[in-house]
Amino acid sequence: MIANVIVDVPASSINQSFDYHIPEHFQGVIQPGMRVIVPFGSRNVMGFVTGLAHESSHNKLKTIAEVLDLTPVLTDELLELGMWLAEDTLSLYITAYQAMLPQVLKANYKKELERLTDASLPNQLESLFAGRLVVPYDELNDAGIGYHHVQKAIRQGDITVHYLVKSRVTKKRITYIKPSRDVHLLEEAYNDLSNRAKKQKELLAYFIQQPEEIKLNSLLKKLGTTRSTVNTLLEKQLLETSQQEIYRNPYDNQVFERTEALKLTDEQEKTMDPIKQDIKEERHDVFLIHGVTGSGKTEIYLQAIQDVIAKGEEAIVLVPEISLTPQMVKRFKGRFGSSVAVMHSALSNGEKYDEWRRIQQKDVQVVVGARSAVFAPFENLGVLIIDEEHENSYKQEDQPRYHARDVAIRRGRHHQCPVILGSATPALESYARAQKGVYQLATLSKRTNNKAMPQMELVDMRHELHAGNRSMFSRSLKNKVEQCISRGEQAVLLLNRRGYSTFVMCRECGHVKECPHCDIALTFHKNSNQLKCHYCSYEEPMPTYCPSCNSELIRFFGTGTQRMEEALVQLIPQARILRMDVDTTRRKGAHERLLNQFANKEADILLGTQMIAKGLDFENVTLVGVLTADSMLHLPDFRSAEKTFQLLTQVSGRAGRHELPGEVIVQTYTPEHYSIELASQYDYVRFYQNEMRVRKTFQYPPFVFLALITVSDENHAAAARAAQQIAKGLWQSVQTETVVLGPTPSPIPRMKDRYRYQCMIKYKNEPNLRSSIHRLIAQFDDQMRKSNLQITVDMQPYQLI
Ligand SMILES: Nc1ncnc2c1ncn2[C@@H]1O[C@H](COP(=O)(O)OP(=O)(O)OP(=O)(O)O)[C@@H](O)[C@H]1O
Ligand SMILES: [Zn+2]
Ligand SMILES: [Zn+2]
Repeated sequence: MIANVIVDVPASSINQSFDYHIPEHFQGVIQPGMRVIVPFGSRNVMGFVTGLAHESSHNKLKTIAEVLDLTPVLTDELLELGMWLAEDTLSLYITAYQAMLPQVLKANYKKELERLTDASLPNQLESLFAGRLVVPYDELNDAGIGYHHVQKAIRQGDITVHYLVKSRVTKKRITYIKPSRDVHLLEEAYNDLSNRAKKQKELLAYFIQQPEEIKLNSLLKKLGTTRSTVNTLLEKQLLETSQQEIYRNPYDNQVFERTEALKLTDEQEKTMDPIKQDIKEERHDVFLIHGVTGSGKTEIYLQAIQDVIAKGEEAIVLVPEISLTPQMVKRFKGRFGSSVAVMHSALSNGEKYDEWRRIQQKDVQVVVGARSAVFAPFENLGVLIIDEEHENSYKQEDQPRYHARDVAIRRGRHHQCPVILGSATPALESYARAQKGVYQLATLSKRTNNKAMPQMELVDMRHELHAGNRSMFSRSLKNKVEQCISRGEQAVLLLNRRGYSTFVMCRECGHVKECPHCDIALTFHKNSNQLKCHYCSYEEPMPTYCPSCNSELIRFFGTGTQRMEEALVQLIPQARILRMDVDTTRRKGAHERLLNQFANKEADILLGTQMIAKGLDFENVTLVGVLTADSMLHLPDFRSAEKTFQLLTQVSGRAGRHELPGEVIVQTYTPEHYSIELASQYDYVRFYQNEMRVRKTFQYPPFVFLALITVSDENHAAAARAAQQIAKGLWQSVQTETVVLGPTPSPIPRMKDRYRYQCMIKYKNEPNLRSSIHRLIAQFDDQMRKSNLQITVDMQPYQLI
């Protein structure tokens, strides 16, 4: 027998399946979807078996060396889906397959066999276990036992295979150091130390400045100090250590209160009926539920899933990573209990693998997860659901650059089951498809509690400036926050961070501190007094003098969340504030902890970036403030108006969801912009019409398709030359009404020391575009292997920088 194998050699010249001979002892064992080890060139590599055949057109085939799985990790459907995914996104087959599987299956982890039964096993297996419950997998290879015996025992549930990754990853702990005394005692100790104890003094000085806890490793790196210096101060009991587990499974030992299906409102009922019908009749449609925030979309998802489970089928629910909050998880676990697997990035590799196994072994019927959960290896899907379908996080910004919506629809068609897209602000592309009848549109116009949407007040910040108010808070917002707090209620304040980082500039000469590796200003982080690059993680201390003119007048500018917090403390000193941004949520579990504190009313104000805009549901929040609604409008991104509208609608949905009425204050410099004005009127349909006109005029999606080719190289001339050549090739191969823009330098022309150029293609009908691009890029294969030239293609670009 012959196996067709896609090998793990990431090169486009190798992007095809190769035939291998299946040796005797693997005959009947190897099936499509299993991973194998095969000789390739002079080494052994991993590969996926994609098919079996009786003969090959090649002779002198090499032989499969090893089998990594005894049960296929990819189903036939997923094998086919991966082929399509690779071709659609112009990625390699191997990259597509690996994107569908948990990380653990990419590496070669040690395995072991565990016995699950007391009943006797076939003789060979009995002698392998030899009275033990667990044996290393290697012993199986050495013992020369027929693999089909093992496979059979696995199928019968008598034994199982473990990957030894779990204990190592989940139990990982990190050491933190913090002062164990008050700052003034540290200062005393500092003064008592002799000048020869320079290292100890440095370390103390650091904690006098920043008495917060810090990772031991970061501390050592930052101060260039040694473990023994730290130990000395630990012995003197000036510092102390603590151990923190990087991750604890938040759902462990947690009991979820069971919930029952609610009686649907008329609107919900009308939306639900055709979905139920599809589920019953095994028909595929794509439903777009356009429902205002709080209109009960989630209840519809839950009841659709209920029908699916009752039929013995399975459901996939995608939610944006950021709204995979305990609140969301609770709703699904509350309804379906242990039949739910949860997949999100905070899980360790071992835990992700465990959840994936529960799906593969049919222990669960429902998966709730972020983007990659769309590849869950279910075989009887009854529904696929995408909540907040407009979210950009459904697009993967790395090879394979796929959109989860496309994958979900393809799987829905394969399984002949409905796909439900839900949003209060559908993506323009989706709504346009619904208008054309490609998707079935359902509208939920009312909140289930029949409460009105909160009043949205626009504050023109130009008037504030004229009235002499230079602070980032308008008088109106300040008053409303004060009133809200004095009533014992809570407020959420949002800083639209993009375009608003704190950069450092010299007031004397205007010099801006930039990253030495990227053409982008460094961002000031007050806690650590460091300047950081958000693209490459470069860090340096905040300078005291301008590196260009030596002036002392070098200062940070802009209003990040830290500055917003400081300003707020000055303005409303009595307020208790929680700040949520990338800095305060970096540590695992921090996100949940902050939200819990806010829910427990340990703070009056939650302030933060976009991440607070979504999915949160707090009874006591009656005021939402948006600091600068227009900060996104001026970015070089044709979706900026859409994003602004979405953001304003999402945040306003956070206020007054329960008994108390809510209010929204939106500060802006352009209140007349249609995205802001129509958001304040909750008028999605008019926004849609207006924005469609704009897109038509300037020829952007959904009126055309885009493709983005980015070329980068450490050598500036090489990057420019390759981009030029690609643009020229494109012009020659596309049809006359297709537009090729570029090559132009990318909006960030240099990143991580690489110069970047781009070509954008705008097209309506270009059936051969993928193969043309493929051919063009193939010309650079050699160069890419030999130099550091990189070319990436995005057939559905969202990040235009
Ligand atoms: N038929 C119903 N009867 C009574 N209450 C309902 C009904 N459907 C939903 N609810 C309740 O209304 C509230 C809002 O519903 P849900 O969270 O499902 O709306 P949503 O559209 O998903 O909101 P968002 O887009 O803001 O996440 C929830 O507290 C939910 O329990
Ligand atoms: Zn950088
Ligand atoms: Zn200067």
